[in-house]
Amino acid sequence: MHIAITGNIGAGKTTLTTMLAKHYGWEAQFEDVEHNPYLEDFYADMSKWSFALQIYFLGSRFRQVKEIRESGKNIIQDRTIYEDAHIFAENLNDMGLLSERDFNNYSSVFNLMKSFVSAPDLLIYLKSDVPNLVKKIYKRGRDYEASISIEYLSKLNQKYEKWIESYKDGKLLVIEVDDLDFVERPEDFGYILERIEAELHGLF
Ligand SMILES: Nc1ncnc2c1ncn2[C@@H]1O[C@H](COP(=O)(O)OP(=O)(O)O)[C@@H](O)[C@H]1O
Ligand SMILES: Nc1ncnc2c1ncn2[C@H]1C[C@H](O)[C@@H](COP(=O)(O)O)O1
Repeated sequence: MHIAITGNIGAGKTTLTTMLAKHYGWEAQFEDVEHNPYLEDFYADMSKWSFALQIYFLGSRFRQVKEIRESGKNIIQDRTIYEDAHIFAENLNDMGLLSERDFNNYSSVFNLMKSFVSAPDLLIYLKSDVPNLVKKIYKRGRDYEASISIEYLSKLNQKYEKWIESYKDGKLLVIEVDDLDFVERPEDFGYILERIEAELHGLF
């Protein structure tokens, strides 16, 4: 079984992925953030580094896709390859931070890869408003993310809403997380487990 958690920066994907992997004994797949050679430079100068960062994330995410196909294990994945292309790359292009030429180049590679990508058995969207994202990014305290603007987060949120509305590739669960504290409140984590189990009825 393949479950993926999707959502904007700071929505709680990594935290929930870790908690679910522990709870169900699933294998977790995380984003390549700690050892990412471009992320810090990207936030310092988005226009200069956007293409390099997108190619890096695309390669790293495709490696995960390959592992998921080959492993046969129950896997929970922190963010999907779809988000790189349909949310981040598109948004950078819209904002004039990724040129038309680079975006077309990127998209043609993504479209080739897409045929090897299977949708997850369940996609869990952590829906959050921008003030909550800002609070959570601040709480996490990565220095280089201090430059993330409200405008950037809002545009990403709009892209997420549009993409989720049109998502028809598999089962989808939308969880509004603004009022949930699944770290400190066991009842909030319990609520998420109930929602997941209701969706996966029959697959468990
Ligand atoms: N619903 C939540 N309840 C409690 N803490 C949360 C919640 N969502 C996020 N956090 C906290 O906010 C910060 C960012 O969460 P993280 O899981 O890294 O988000 P993401 O992976 O989506 O960027 C972390 O410190 C995390 O513990
Ligand atoms: N494809 C991407 N383009 C730009 N930035 C990205 C992409 N994928 C992830 N990121 C950034 C956003 C955050 O700063 C870190 C980690 O993501 P998070 O949502 O906090 O788990 O990488």
